[in-house]
Amino acid sequence: MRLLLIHARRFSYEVVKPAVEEPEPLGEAGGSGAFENTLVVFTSVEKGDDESVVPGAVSEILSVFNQVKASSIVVYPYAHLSQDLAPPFEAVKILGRLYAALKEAGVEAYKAPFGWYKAFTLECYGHPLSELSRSVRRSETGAR
Ligand SMILES: Nc1ncnc2c1ncn2[C@@H]1O[C@H](CO)[C@@H](NC(=O)[C@@H](N)CO)[C@H]1O
Repeated sequence: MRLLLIHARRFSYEVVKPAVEEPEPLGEAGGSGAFENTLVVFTSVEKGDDESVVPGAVSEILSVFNQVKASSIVVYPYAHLSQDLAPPFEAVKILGRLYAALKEAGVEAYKAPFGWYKAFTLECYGHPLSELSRSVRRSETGAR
């Protein structure tokens, strides 16, 4: 799993059109979102990733979230951080688990809809910790 973490003064997105056969239903967010002082986590799920990547990803994300003192997290499905992507049916499951685990950790978390081309506006704070990337590997034992 590849993560690009951007601490944003402002971040907003809006769906444009479906990018896969069965894009995630838009739900109550209605295909758009706008956030301030948020940690945007652009996330690519890679081939071979399983749910055992989730605890490591949560730990990395919360560490940055607490250091930059963001007020929320946006999990943003993003198919552009790896040449070795997991297929959509696997990726959407793991992204859902990541989002659920962040909410279970008690932080204000949101998720952009999976499987859509989206327009977004991003205003990065530009401080030393405002642009970070992480790579998380599944655990060999598959332990959660
Ligand atoms: N392995 C994967 N990891 C993360 N996201 C993935 C994925 N496979 C498919 N997606 C989702 O489907 C859209 C088209 O690839 C993706 N859309 C995007 O990446 C938009 N930023 C537009 O490019 C994404 O929502």
